[in-house]
Amino acid sequence: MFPRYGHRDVTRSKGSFDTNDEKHVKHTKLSKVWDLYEEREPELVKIPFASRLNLERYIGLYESLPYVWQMLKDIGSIRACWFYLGLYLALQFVISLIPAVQLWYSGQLLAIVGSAIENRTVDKKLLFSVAGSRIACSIADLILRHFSNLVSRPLNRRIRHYYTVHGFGVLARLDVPTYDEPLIRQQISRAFSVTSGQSIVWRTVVHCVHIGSTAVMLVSQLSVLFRVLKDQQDGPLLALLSFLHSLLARMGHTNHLNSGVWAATTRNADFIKLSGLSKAVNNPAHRKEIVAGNMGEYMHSEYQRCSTTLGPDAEGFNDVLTNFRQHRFPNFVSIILRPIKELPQIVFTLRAVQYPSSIPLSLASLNLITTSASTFSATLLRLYDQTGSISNNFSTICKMYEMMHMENRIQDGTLPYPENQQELQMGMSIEFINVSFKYPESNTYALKNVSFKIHKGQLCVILGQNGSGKSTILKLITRLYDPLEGQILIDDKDIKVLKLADIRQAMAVLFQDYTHFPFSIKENIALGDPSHSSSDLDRITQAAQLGGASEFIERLEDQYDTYLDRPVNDLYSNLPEGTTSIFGRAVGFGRIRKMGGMKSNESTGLSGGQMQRIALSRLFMRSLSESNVGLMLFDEPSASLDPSAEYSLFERLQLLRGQRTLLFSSHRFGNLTRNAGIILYMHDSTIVEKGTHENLLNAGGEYAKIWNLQAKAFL
Ligand SMILES: Nc1ncnc2c1ncn2[C@@H]1O[C@H](COP(=O)(O)OP(=O)(O)OP(=O)(O)O)[C@@H](O)[C@H]1O
Repeated sequence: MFPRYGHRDVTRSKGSFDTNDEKHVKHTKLSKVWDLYEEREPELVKIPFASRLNLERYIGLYESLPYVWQMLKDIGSIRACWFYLGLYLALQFVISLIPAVQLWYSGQLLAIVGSAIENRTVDKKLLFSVAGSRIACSIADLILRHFSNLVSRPLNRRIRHYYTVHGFGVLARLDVPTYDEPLIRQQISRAFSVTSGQSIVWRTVVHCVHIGSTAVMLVSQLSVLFRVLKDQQDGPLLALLSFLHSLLARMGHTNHLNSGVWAATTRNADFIKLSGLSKAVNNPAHRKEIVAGNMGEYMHSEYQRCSTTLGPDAEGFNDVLTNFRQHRFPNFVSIILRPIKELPQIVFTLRAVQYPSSIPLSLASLNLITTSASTFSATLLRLYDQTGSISNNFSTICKMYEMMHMENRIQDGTLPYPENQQELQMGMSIEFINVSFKYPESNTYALKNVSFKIHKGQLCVILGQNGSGKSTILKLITRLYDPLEGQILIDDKDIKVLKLADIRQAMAVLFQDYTHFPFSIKENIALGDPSHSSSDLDRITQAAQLGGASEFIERLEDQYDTYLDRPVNDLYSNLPEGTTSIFGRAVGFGRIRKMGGMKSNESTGLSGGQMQRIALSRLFMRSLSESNVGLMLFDEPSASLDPSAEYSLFERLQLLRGQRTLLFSSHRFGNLTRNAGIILYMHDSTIVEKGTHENLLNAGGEYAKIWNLQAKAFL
């Protein structure tokens, strides 16, 4: 049966361990900077030599098999791969038989030597044909490998394309708490990453095929060797001794980093600072502040200081690990194995002393045995190494399939919303009943015992200081997170029973930390309502007018097709502008840029307010369909807007909203609060005052105090 993915919590299943539990966690200090923690499986701790025998690796391999089988079935379902896959497998099979055929011809040469010793004549015709066949084998090997390489490229591309689309699907559907988990993001990028053009799936396929062909190689070589040597004096004894070494050689090696659960960390303040400085100077987003703030020199001296303190220890984890492994002294088993390697020669010499007449033939067979033993040994080591890396590949494949079916942290509801689409035009009601909430990994309450009700069609304004919990309320209404305690009702129904896609479709939100996507302005606005395509330019311009963005967009060179930040950068040769070429000419790309229609600046310099107007247009895009949206949420919508833009936004909203419920989070007191049906005044994660503007003024609390202060300022 296929494993229970989807129900398994990828991050919590084993993987979370207590770093103080010394029995089950091995701690290694790799360098001044890096600490490595490896989990010892409790079951394996009880088995002697479990780590030496790499049991964990084999158990992991076994557990991954259903996923690998699924992967093979998926690859089998890509019709475009069939031809190439068949050809690739056939070529690999033939290639893996070649060493055995070569060995067979070596045996033939040995027989020729044998008969030459016995009869004192050589069958030249046979000798030439055998030697010719051996050479033909080598050439055939070269040609077949070339074809196999050729075939593997289109196959790799097709498989990569299939899984890249799947990987994108996984990333696109993750919710906020799941995506916020750094471990999950790391696993996704590992599972779907493409290194040197090869996806993990392709690397696994190649590994599997290599393991199969290595096995074919070993079996075919062994059977040929057995047939060749069975009549040779000392042959079986010498073969046994030669192969013994290659069979045992791997026992001395242990893979230091187990394939199970491990984590590496650094607490070295200098290294952390060094990495931060390095990131800061390489990220274009910081350039303006580095230059304007005159930070360059300070950063350089800090970098130098940290770098000097750390010395050669300022290395990434992988380099440190490699270094650590290389410095370990060869272990006892590998020292014992050395003499075994010399045994065949010693045995041969002793036998030669005993039976001098057998020397020439024994010499030839010793040569044959030692050569084939060394190829055999190399093949066997390769097989061993392949099973090592295949166990890592398999576990990544396992994670990849688990992630494809991983459930989001926020569970979906089952009840469609709204029951009647027309009702949405009358707005939505929202009720919080004793809601408390902490962000994942945070110990402090972002909301504490919050209760309020916003009626259908009401205008609600949430006020409060920075960090008082205003945005958190909006995030809970959109179900980006679920409350820790308490209940949220939408139209008197628990938000958790309603279908997530439906409630999100019924709301339009503008977050305080809205972002712009690396698409054209047209697509950025169209995304507000994914159900309407970006080709509906009339709708998009209408939304841009409502958002107050149409005027400046139309002034841009590419208008609605302008990219805010181009996702694909133009590439230039290695000569930076401002330097000189080898002939002393100043390097300039102007002419080339002009011909290629390239721009010297790849991001469009829009102001913060203009960016916000595009975000508002995106929100209006959704609200254009009258019956679609019942609630509009604005988190500090006028933060970057000038007063006139703010005023006209409010006017447009009043016109557009009809009966819809409106919810604003804001710092400003004024037009908005005076018109609000309900004001929630927050302080330190709780609602301290609630009511209309008049109610709160009459109550003479904090709201009244700040209102009066503001009023005085304008007198
Ligand atoms: N992603 C997060 N992870 C952990 N804590 C968070 C996160 N987002 C907000 N908080 C914390 O939750 C509390 C409430 O934050 P929230 O963003 O709701 O405040 P706010 O009233 O909207 O503030 P502002 O007026 O500055 O936007 C703050 O103490 C904040 O530090």
